[in-house]
Amino acid sequence: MTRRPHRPGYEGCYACGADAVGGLRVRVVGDGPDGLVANARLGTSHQGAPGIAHGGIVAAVLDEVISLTLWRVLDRPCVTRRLEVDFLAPVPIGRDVELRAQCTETQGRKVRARAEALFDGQVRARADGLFIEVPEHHFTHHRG
Ligand SMILES: CC(C)(COP(=O)(O)OP(=O)(O)OC[C@H]1O[C@@H](n2cnc3c(N)ncnc32)[C@H](O)[C@@H]1OP(=O)(O)O)[C@@H](O)C(=O)NCCC(=O)NCCSC(=O)Cc1ccccc1
Repeated sequence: MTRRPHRPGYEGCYACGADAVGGLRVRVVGDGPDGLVANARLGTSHQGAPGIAHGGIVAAVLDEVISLTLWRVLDRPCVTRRLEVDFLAPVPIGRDVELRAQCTETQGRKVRARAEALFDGQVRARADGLFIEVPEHHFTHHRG
């Protein structure tokens, strides 16, 4: 079967792929009618300060769990156009961080979604995203 490029399964993906050196290894652990639950365990190469994940990395895991959710809920190829992140408290490295995402609205090609990163039951960061549906060739015509 031909792999559809917007779907999870690209092992080179920095956020979810098994082959990405130093990657974030976001993995889905549960799903519901309109969202997903995932985990990530960040490491020393993801720090911004001792023991604390860099904010850009936190944004990346939130972006990824939304992307995985849109695949699961909509099965439409969508990419991130805008991502707004609130960093509420530090996200530690070396421990599992829980990620939750939901698709909140679809309007034509525009899809809105939100995600949270939780540790010790506390929301440490949250994101609101605008994603845009694209044709499948979006994922193939930029190959170097
Ligand atoms: C394709 C597109 C996203 C959109 O371009 P076009 O097709 O030319 O579309 P256009 O610019 O016309 O906008 C469409 C509609 O949206 C509206 N609107 C726009 N902005 C705003 C706003 N701020 N606020 C509100 N609305 C806004 C705009 O008015 C329009 O509305 P209308 O329809 O008139 O009512 C292009 O900008 C692009 O390629 N960006 C790079 C994407 C990229 O690389 N992302 C990162 C990698 S992906 C990733 O990491 C996750 C992932 C991983 C693995 C697998 C999958 C996912």
